Amino acid sequence: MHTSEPTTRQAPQPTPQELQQRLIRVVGAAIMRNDTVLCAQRGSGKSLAGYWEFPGGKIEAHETPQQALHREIEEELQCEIIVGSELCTTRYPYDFGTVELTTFLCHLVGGEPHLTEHQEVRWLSPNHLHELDWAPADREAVKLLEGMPSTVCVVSDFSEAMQS
Ligand SMILES: Nc1nc2c([nH]c(=O)n2[C@H]2C[C@H](O)[C@@H](COP(=O)(O)OP(=O)(O)OP(=O)(O)O)O2)c(=O)[nH]1
Repeated sequence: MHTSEPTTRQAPQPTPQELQQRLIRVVGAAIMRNDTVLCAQRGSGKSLAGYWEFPGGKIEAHETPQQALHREIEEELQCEIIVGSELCTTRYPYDFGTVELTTFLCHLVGGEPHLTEHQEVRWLSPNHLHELDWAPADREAVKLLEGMPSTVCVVSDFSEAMQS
């Protein structure tokens, strides 16, 4: 008599190329205070550990980028921000997926940043940002901030926020 073994079927694993094509939508907050920008270093155990980034995270399906940013900053840094104008949107193909990062100019309006996930935070003036090792997806935003007088960041951010 022929008996057949039960077979377990596993979903095919994505190829490295398919993985890289997966689009991950992320928002980052360039939080300004007194002509300085908040820079955050990713903690160990996370993807891109040790790189510097603008705090934020993945946009969930029901959220606007601004809502995602408010939620992420409350969760990660336990403080409140005003989200101002968009600085830029860039795409970078990491091996785990392509991150589409939209960075917004923001202001701190409530509380002090508390470290919950990050290893370290620093407030740096825009002309010192290049001294840190930024995640590749952030380098365009860093370049734009460096080329922008900090007073311009503050003014454009606030005028947008007041209109919304
Ligand atoms: N939050 C943030 N993420 C960034 C920036 N630049 C950049 O490449 N990323 C990457 C890192 C992550 O792979 C992804 C953001 O996801 P996330 O911040 O929610 O990551 P996560 O805590 O869930 O950690 P993980 O699961 O990716 O390890 O985008 C940035 O400026 N801010």
